[in-house]
Amino acid sequence: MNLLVFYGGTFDPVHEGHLSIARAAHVALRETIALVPAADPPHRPSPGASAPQRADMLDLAVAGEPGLCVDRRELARDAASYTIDTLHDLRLQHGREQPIAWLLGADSFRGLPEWKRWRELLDCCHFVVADRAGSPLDDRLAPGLADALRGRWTHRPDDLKESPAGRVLRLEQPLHPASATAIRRAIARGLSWREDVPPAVADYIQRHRLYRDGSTPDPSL
Ligand SMILES: Nc1ncnc2c1ncn2[C@@H]1O[C@H](COP(=O)(O)OP(=O)(O)OP(=O)(O)O)[C@@H](O)[C@H]1O
Ligand SMILES: O=C(O)c1ccc[n+]([C@@H]2O[C@H](COP(=O)([O-])O)[C@@H](O)[C@H]2O)c1
Repeated sequence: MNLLVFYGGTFDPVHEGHLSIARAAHVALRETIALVPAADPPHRPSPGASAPQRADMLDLAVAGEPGLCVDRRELARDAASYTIDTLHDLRLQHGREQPIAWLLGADSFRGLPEWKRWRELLDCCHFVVADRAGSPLDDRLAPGLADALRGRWTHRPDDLKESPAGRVLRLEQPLHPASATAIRRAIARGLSWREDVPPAVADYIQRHRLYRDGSTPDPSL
């Protein structure tokens, strides 16, 4: 069966690190990767760009990338963007038997026990975990997480197509150091940052004067 793959993030802004793991997942899984911008991301301060602006930047970033697309479903919900709610929405749309995977970086994955109803999430989708510098997956996972993951790890992408949910695939792609915090900080300080985002996204950031002073966005934009 085919596998639906969703990659959630704040994408404030989308950068080359995001794109490199989305491309690596597209190649490893041979599926389209849908990038899902969080409207109101839980567990972090308000983003520097509005949700529609972050989604627009994603549209620019995936243009000309055959294996990537943007899914705006979290922008349509008038509530915090909890992943469990998004997955329930996806299950309503695609049914209980459809293999579904959630792609995320190792730093997010290590924090999974802080997510809403995280144990339920492990049986609601597969996880594809991308290596990220500074976030080891081999050791020192929270004990509850390490226990919950026993028997779920796989290195075989096809395992994710053989059941609707429950496996965890480690994506061992080349590490990319980009971080949205570093990009926002560089813009605010007048340092160089354009090389870490696609040119069309860099132009958008400049045209909309984003991230210059750390102010919160106009929610109507
Ligand atoms: N360079 C990277 N390598 C691997 N994973 C990444 C990288 N950058 C982001 N991710 C992952 O992408 C997802 C979305 O990340 P997010 O939008 O928060 O970007 P970020 O660069 O971590 O942003 P911020 O610095 O604002 O926290 C997360 O699961 C995160 O772990
Ligand atoms: O559901 C949760 O409780 C939850 C907690 C933290 C993060 N998430 C999701 O994880 C993805 C990455 O989040 P972030 O903050 O690293 O951009 C994004 O889709 C978030 O909505 C989800």
